[in-house]
Amino acid sequence: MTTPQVVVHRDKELMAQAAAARLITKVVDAQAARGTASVVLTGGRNGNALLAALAAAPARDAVDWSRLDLWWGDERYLPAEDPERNVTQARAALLDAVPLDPARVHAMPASDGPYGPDVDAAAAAYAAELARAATPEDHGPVPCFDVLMLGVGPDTHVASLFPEHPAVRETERTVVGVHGAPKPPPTRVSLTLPTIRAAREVWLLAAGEDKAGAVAIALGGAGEVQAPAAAAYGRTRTLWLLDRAAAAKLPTAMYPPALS
Ligand SMILES: O=C1O[C@H](COP(=O)(O)O)[C@@H](O)[C@H](O)[C@H]1O
Repeated sequence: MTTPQVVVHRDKELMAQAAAARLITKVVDAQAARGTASVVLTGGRNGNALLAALAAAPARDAVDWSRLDLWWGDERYLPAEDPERNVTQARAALLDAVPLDPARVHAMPASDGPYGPDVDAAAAAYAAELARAATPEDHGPVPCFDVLMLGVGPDTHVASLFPEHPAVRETERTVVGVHGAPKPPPTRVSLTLPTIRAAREVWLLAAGEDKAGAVAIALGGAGEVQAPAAAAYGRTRTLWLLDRAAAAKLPTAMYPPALS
């Protein structure tokens, strides 16, 4: 387990821009080192804001978009073009504006796709896709993603792993179907905690006062079943990217002051 590092930005706009800049650097460095890069995207307000900031950043042209694999941490199990799907929102924010290789855009299945209403079959198919992408160097059933991003919900959920829900207890499967999620829509697909922890770096994003309680609980030593965000960490780095409002209930000793 890597010790969480906390970075607090002045507001959510600056946080999104700084996180986008950080992601560009990370992807460029990974491509220089290994030829390709892999990033797991998150849905939600902060994930989408980061993608929009990335789309607006001139430095986005430093990324070789054709050598980037994109995965998702979770998906709302809805029809393919539904505006509430995380992939639909990511396409609008960034993906339609950059020259990605479509074969490297690994969207999670949709409810009007080959698995129909069977979300567990859809989850198994995504697990198989991850397994095909894993190499011997990954030493496991999923790739060692360069960066895996997670929005933190006001209830401490990450991906579609909700407090006290069966999916958060999963230790064997890499991807699960989620039934009866407390946040709509109730049916979802999610990476599990072991898959999240396979990433080199895990970045947790939270902005706004409605996230302050969740941030304080997760970083205050809560258990993973009660606070899934507390259990999301990367192999080499776990980074919490916050704005001041989301950090408001943290002891200030946990982070250096924001520069601006
Ligand atoms: O439903 C979801 O919510 C979370 C958090 O979203 P936010 O808008 O409260 O930041 C998100 O991380 C997840 O991917 C998404 O499916």
